[in-house]
Amino acid sequence: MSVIDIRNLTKDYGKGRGVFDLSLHVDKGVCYGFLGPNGAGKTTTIRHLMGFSKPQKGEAEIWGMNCQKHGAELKGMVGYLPGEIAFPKMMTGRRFLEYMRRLRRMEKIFHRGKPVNLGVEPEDAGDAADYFNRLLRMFSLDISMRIRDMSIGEKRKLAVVTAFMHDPDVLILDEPTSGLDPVMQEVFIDFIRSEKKRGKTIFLSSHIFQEVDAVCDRIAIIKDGRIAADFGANELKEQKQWIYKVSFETERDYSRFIENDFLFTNQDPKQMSVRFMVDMNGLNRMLPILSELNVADISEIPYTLEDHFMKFYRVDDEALKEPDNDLGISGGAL
Ligand SMILES: Nc1ncnc2c1ncn2[C@@H]1O[C@H](COP(=O)(O)OP(=O)(O)OP(=O)(O)O)[C@@H](O)[C@H]1O
Repeated sequence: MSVIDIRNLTKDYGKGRGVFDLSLHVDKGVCYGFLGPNGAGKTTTIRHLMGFSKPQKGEAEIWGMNCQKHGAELKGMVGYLPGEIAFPKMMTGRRFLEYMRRLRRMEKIFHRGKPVNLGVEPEDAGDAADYFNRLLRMFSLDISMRIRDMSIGEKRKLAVVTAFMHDPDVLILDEPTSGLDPVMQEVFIDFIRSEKKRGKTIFLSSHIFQEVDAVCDRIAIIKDGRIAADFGANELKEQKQWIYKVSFETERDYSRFIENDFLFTNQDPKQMSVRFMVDMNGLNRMLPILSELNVADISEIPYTLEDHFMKFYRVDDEALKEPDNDLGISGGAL
């Protein structure tokens, strides 16, 4: 059963910016990764799902409800983690969460008709309060602090708790781990895994390969506002694709090899080495070429989500370049 449905969504901001004829669906219980670099259209898509933007064409639906028409209802039912959040700075974390609870008319966090004191664990607090207090403990969040005094990471953790506090069945998360330190990123990933086991449907935009790889069942690659690929995480493992790293004895051998039409992800003239991607055809082409050259070293590298992504984003794409990384990707992120 499809929980999230986007059909032919178009929002054209001009100069090729926006999203164009974008369609996708997310089945119940699936964690769907929406992967793309800065400016690809991730937030624009999410803003339509949250009913903040009106499409020029097409529609977005959650549980069959139009996200525009039923925006107010859906906002109370869905857990939304925005990429950026403007907090009321003078409030404490606790007051902000109370405010959000009222805004969502969150009955779940009430117990026996009385509101549960957020952040405190009364003996008979019930499941909803347990869940909420577990969130605070898990993310080591001190909600007695004023938001003004919180670090970037603490504000981000507050945003995470805000998205999850009402234990919603559907979560829309825009680059959820940005601003979290590596330990908290791990905590978050473990938490998403446990939420998946509880049957939640999760739409997660990201530019971090490891994060998407670790939790997503289905992955879409978004490029210039369009879906470039939409595949199951298992399908990726079954891809008949290989990555080779080859270094040559001489500059002449190196130069002769790079004249060939392979999908190079790195060319290093100093080291006289290359990294490239081949399918079965490419593999058959590669072997006789290499046999004519003086190869110093050859190794096969596992084909990853990052490599799959690079098939859709050219390696010479300026937007993806970083000087210190052979794929133009720093720390596994776009
Ligand atoms: N309100 C707007 N008016 C004009 N252009 C916009 C508007 N909102 C977004 N854009 C443009 O649309 C494109 C897609 O933006 P979007 O925020 O969806 O990208 P993104 O994939 O979320 O990027 P990031 O990873 O940087 O958050 C960008 O080029 C952006 O400048």
